[in-house]
Amino acid sequence: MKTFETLFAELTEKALTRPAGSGTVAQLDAGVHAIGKKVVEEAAEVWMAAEYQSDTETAEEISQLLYHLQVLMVAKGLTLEDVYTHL
Ligand SMILES: N=c1c2ncn([C@@H]3O[C@H](COP(=O)(O)OP(=O)(O)OP(=O)(O)O)[C@@H](O)[C@H]3O)c2ncn1[C@@H]1O[C@H](COP(=O)(O)O)[C@@H](O)[C@H]1O
Repeated sequence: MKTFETLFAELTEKALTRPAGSGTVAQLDAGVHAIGKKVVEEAAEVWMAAEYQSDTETAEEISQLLYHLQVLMVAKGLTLEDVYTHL
């Protein structure tokens, strides 16, 4: 099963190799402003799912929020350690 760490390694690799068809590469090319909007959108979807949808749907929205947060981290050049140090 994919974990936060393995997904981050995958996204970091995608940013370096820039494979055709990668949504992550497209997001990175769109820039921090666009990625930030996705983070806010996904956060709102997590909130709505938690209040009105199933646990499965909420978990799926949370996974999408985590993905977009990771894309933002890659865009900013932040490492897992940069974040973990504040946990
Ligand atoms: N985990 C994810 C992931 N979670 C969410 N998303 C993206 O986030 C979007 C969120 O969907 P929404 O429900 O908000 O739908 P939407 O608003 O219609 O989406 P958009 O039109 O804004 O793209 C999805 O369409 C995906 O584009 C993800 N995209 C990729 N991954 C994983 O990231 C890795 C790299 O992916 P690629 O860069 O695409 O190869 C792979 O392991 C993927 O499984």
